[in-house]
Amino acid sequence: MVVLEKAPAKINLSLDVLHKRNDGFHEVEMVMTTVDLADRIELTLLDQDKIKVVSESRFVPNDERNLAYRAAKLMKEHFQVKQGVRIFIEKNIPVAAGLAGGSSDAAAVLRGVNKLWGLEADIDELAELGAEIGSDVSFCVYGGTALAKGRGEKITHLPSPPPCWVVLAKPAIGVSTQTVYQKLNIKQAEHPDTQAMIKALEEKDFAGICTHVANTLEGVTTKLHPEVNQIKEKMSEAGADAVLMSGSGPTVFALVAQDARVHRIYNSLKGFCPEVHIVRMLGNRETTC
Ligand SMILES: C[C@@](CO)(OP(=O)(O)O)[C@H](O)COP(=O)(O)OP(=O)(O)OC[C@H]1O[C@@H](n2ccc(N)nc2=O)[C@H](O)[C@@H]1O
Ligand SMILES: Nc1ncnc2c1ncn2[C@@H]1O[C@H](COP(=O)(O)OP(=O)(O)O)[C@@H](O)[C@H]1O
Repeated sequence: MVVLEKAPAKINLSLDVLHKRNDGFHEVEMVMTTVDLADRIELTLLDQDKIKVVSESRFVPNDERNLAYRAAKLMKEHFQVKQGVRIFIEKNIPVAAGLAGGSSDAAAVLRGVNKLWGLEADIDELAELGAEIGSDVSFCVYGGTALAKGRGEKITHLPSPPPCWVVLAKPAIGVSTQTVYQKLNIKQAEHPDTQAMIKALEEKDFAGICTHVANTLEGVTTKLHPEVNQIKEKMSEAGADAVLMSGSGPTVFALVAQDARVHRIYNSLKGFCPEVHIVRMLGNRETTC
């Protein structure tokens, strides 16, 4: 038996960091949405009691360090499953990019082995389990558009943004999420108006969404990697309606309403940036799972 799952990337339309907690994590408020750049996960039933990860990407580990492996192991232990699984990952999402590629792979494995092993856990239970793997996994289990609170695992679903183009550009650098959080000075950083972003989504107000994109972590990463600001400037000059770094970076996204401008933005970055993608917002949960 084979189960196929799509694992889409996310972007953070807004990301606020409220305070550092006693457990070392930070309390956040993030408005997140999925885009149609996705890894493809193929799960094959194994009779032997083992988990095997296969990927042609040289950027992801193929052992227990892989978040997809950890998702299968968690499900196996939680539901005392005796069968195994072969996990093939077709990696299309840039790695360590602020796009939650690893978290989305893990979420796809949670959904997929639930079907493969006939476990019948509901989606909320999968999202709760996902939080044990990483802060972004619960959101990725659902996909769509949501407000994520706590350390990222408390999910409230939101209306999808109006359809638009998203240009993603990742410079040739990797960013450690842990380092970015460690270097953050919460008092001095920029803080988004999360409620205004939610209102703009509820009113399907594209201009309002563009006005309120903001990311508290952006200043930390741009200080470490000035390329991020250069990409933002290029996107703005080429006519983007809004530009922001996603998550802890270094990927920058542009929101663009007009078809004619999308290729202008793409062309302004191609050659400057090794990875540039033109994608659409997915927005709705039904289209991601
Ligand atoms: C910044 C965000 C925004 O969506 O995404 P990415 O840039 O990674 O995509 C997330 O908060 C990242 O989520 P995720 O990548 O799952 O983080 P985790 O593995 O749980 O944590 C990695 C490290 O980041 C720090 N961390 C993470 C989440 C949080 N709320 N507070 C933190 O301080 C901790 O130091 C932790 O050890
Ligand atoms: N399936 C996976 N896909 C991508 N990265 C993975 C995966 N499993 C583990 N990792 C590790 O997780 C780290 C973060 O990867 P990723 O989820 O792509 O980035 P981000 O957290 O910035 O969105 C990388 O250093 C990578 O080695």
